[in-house]
Amino acid sequence: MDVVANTVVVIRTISFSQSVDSFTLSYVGSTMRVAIVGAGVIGLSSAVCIQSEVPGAEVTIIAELTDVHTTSDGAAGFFHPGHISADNAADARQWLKDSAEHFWKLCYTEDAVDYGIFEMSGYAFSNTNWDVVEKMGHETVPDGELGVKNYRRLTDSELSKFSGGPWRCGAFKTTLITEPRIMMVQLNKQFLANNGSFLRQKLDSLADLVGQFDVVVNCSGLGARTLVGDKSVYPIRGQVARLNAPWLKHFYHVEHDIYMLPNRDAVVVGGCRQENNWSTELCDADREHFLKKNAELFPSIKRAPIVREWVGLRPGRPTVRLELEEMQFPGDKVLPVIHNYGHGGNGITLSWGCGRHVARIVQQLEQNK
Ligand SMILES: Cc1cc2nc3c(=O)[nH]c(=O)nc-3n(C[C@H](O)[C@H](O)[C@H](O)COP(=O)(O)OP(=O)(O)OC[C@H]3O[C@@H](n4cnc5c(N)ncnc54)[C@H](O)[C@@H]3O)c2cc1C
Repeated sequence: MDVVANTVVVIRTISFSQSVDSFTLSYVGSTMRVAIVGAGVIGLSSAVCIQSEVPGAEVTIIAELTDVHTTSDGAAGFFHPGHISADNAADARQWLKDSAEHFWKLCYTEDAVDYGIFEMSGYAFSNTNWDVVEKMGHETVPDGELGVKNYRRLTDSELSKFSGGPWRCGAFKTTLITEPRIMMVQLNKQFLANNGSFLRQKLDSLADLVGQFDVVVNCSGLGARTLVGDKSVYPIRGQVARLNAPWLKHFYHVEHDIYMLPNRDAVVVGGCRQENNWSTELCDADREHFLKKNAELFPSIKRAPIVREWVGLRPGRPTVRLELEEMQFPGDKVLPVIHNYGHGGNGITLSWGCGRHVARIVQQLEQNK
């Protein structure tokens, strides 16, 4: 990890699978003051998980952008773990399991409506090979752990009936949509109801928080590139169009980021995955490409009007960073920072599992006091 602005020294870093027993935390009074940097789905989930598992903590979210201005807000919310690096595969598997357990449980409660969670069945296709299809949210961890249901390969005869092909491989399955635009409103409400507070502010450095907070949780997404100088964080540009196509009742997901994912009020049609592209402008050529590709597969979407368009930059990183780091600032001031960023195209999917792990670290730090 880079040293930031020559003034910060990283004393030690503890990855999640290691114990945090050796960390002692000291703070004045009986209340642990926790700052969460970032109000995307990762920051909000971490905040609510901490409030639930460390009830005495006083939690403040500090963020430059909130609500509809975050990347999280525009995502489709497909419960779809893809591109999970093997480097922290054990941790990632646990995050996925915890997220799956939480979301599936919520899905069958009355509150599912408030969280924008619902079951969704549909198709995954590939023209390459079975590996591609099976990695499309299914085989990364066994489907039993992810709660994926009804998974079966489509026969050649079934495949031949879908247009846009010929398709070499395809599968049918049932998974979840966790629609972030709805879920984040609910997480916000939950956070405020638990006495959380918000501070709208852009931080130039975590040093600004020294002395004001006992623990910082860094959920700054792509912002981590400048905030903590992590140059392995990079943008992965995505563009989507939301279509009014209430007749489309299944998801369709094709390799190379072509998809149609029904949300509550619109179908999210995408997309693209452009690494190191910082542009947040809509691109006509991208739209034309993904609408054409999707219409080949499901021609009636040609009749569906576009109700909204959006570009988002996924916070790419070779692996998600979820670890505790002890940072030292001038004046021998030490700040424990739990990093939770770099979720790429899986942030909604991983949000709750990562939030729970952050909360467990905070809980351990409190116990070590
Ligand atoms: C087109 C598209 C479709 C997607 N679809 C899915 C999907 O179906 N399923 C899925 O799981 N994922 C999906 N994703 C990925 C998902 O959107 C991201 O992984 C997720 O939103 C990352 O959340 P985050 O909270 O880390 O980042 P963000 O939502 O970007 O939030 C970052 C927060 O940090 C704050 N911040 C940053 N720097 C600073 C600073 N210096 N000071 C103060 N505040 C700061 C920001 O203001 C913001 O509040 C999609 C992404 C795109 C672009």
